[in-house]
Amino acid sequence: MSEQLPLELESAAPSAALRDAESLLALLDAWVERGWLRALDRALAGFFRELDESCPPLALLACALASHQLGHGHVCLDLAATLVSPDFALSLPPEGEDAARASLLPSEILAGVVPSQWRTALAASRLVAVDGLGEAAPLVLAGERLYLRRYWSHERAVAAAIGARLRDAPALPADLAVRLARLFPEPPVVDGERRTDWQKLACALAARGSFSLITGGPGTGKTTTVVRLLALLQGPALEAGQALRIRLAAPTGKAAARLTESIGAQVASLAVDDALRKAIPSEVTTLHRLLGSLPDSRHFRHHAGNLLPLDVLVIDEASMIDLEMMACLLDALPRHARLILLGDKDQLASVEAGALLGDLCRDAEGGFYGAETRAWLEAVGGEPLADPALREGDGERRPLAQRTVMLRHSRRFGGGSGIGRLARAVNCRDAAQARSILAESGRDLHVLRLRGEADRAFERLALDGLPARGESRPQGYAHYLKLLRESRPAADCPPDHEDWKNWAAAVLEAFDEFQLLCAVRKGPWGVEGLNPRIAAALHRRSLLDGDQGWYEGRPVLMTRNDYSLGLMNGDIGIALRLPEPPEQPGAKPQTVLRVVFPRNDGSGGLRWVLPSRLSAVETVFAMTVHKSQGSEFAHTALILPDTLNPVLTKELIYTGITRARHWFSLVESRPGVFDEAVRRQVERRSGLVEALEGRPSPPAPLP
Ligand SMILES: Nc1ncnc2c1ncn2[C@@H]1O[C@H](COP(=O)(O)OP(=O)(O)OP(=O)(O)O)[C@@H](O)[C@H]1O
Repeated sequence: MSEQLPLELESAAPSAALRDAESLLALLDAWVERGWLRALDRALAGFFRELDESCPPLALLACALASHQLGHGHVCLDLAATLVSPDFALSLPPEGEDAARASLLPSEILAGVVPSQWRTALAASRLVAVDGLGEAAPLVLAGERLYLRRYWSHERAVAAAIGARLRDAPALPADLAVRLARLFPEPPVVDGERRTDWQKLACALAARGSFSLITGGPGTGKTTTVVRLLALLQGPALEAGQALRIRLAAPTGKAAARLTESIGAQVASLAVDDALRKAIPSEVTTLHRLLGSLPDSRHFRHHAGNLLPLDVLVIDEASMIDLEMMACLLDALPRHARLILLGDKDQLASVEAGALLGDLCRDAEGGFYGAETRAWLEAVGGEPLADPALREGDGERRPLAQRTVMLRHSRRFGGGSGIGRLARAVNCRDAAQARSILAESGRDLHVLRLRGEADRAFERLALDGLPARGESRPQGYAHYLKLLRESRPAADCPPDHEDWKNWAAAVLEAFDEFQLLCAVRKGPWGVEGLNPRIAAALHRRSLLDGDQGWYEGRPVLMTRNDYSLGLMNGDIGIALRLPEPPEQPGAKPQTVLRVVFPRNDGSGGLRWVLPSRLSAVETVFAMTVHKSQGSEFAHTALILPDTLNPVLTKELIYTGITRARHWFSLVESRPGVFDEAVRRQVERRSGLVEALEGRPSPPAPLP
């Protein structure tokens, strides 16, 4: 990697901050003060200095940066990638700060440092285990990746558990091809052309092993596939009198609720006999509930010593699973159980460290099936694999690819859908194509270019949505607030009357008609600036009684799990004024503000919570794209900031666009930011695939 750095940099004098440990710690203090590093990252370097007084400054810096990277979702610090482009790799300066005016940038501090020098400095400290040797060392250097030991151990454990499952070959029914043909009677036809039935092949591959991956964009039929897969697995088990214990899970409550609904509908319409239909569950739980969260602990009730009682586990929205959660899950999974991960590999990864699905699906696009896999798929599928996207693979070298299927045809966003075409162009980083699709501004796309911060067109979009298109209308926030007022039950309606529940459920449903998504938190175009702005605009329009503190109609997002209230991080509730039973008979009825949340357990029920009991909530007129994962809204507006910053990547834009069910609006505060963001790709650094398949990670991404 040192060849990539210009020679004059290699011989440059080291930055003054790297001269000794004191100077380095002073630099870290300065970074903490500016909000560039967390106090935790600095404290770790200070602690390591105490443990090893001779620890070289470059090693202390690496330690603080490895911790900093965890906060940005990377399980390790990749030395080589960091040296190629330090500020981009470390996402510094953070959003909202102008890089041009910043000083003491990582690129300045690390100028002249080469990977071999950094590795040597790390290897010189007894706090670093090189390639895992040295059990007690708190840091592990594996090739050019530096880990805090816990994350290295998680990565190893996940690779070992998946690796073992990839070698499994469970018994298959002799008539597998017939059963598959029964479940998939019609081959897909797109634009009059017959296509490979990837849903059928996904079922076949998933049945063939005890670990499988099914990836695909929105509406490509993942849920449909999994329901038929469960029928394929459960059918022979029932016939043998040994029904499988099947569990379905998703990372968030909202995703679990959405899936419970769509799986329920799919199971109901499945063309199988009643006994089999009844043996396929449709309730989707959250991963935390499945594993049994323990309050105030990162541990779970289920683990290697208390395994999950199940035979098949399906996890949807798997792009949101982080490394630690996956390690816990695999630890608690009985060895015989099948694990099927479903999700969209192109979406943003979890906020926590690790990008499991993206890492594991690295080969999904090209297929890379070995000759044996291909021949088997053709035999059970009953037709040759003719998809031009497929590339030749070697089953021995790419075992993961032999268990991965990518669903390629979106039934929701067909060829004519602007949202679908825009999402595909963004996914390919084709900014020019994306721009021309937006310019066509079809029925489902809209672009709003703002003229400065005060442009009222923004409020009009956020409050009123867009003019009606055909029979329906892309709404804004005025819609749910009008419904709140207009369909409120009469004041004398008894507090325990069903009408209150129905009204609250309708308000929650109407709120889902529109969501404003932001790329960033800070600044005028981030959630922190836009939430008060929208609340004030709604207040001015008399749609809200207030815009400070708690007021009726305030939508809030849970920012932490609260097990005592049964609410999970990401749940959305709305404050409503409700009647209270009078304290004494005949007394005047009182009203009280309560926050109503959907139960998110598939029951359609509601939870009512007093605002005073909610300690970790924020207003959610504007929501970050990260938080929106697993949710969909009829009309979604994505607003981009006026300066480029490290979070603006094609993954973020793609995730924002694909939250829209029917209409997508792009709000641009400055031209060009969208196009630049589409060209940039985030790649999380990890050694998972290398640990699994002995293949090196792809080259470091360039900004
Ligand atoms: N093989 C099929 N034949 C007919 N219709 C199908 C088939 N597969 C999927 N569909 C329909 O296409 C739509 C999208 O399918 P599905 O919900 O399974 O996709 P998904 O990938 O799970 O979507 P999401 O992105 O919302 O999770 C549904 O209306 C479903 O009924």
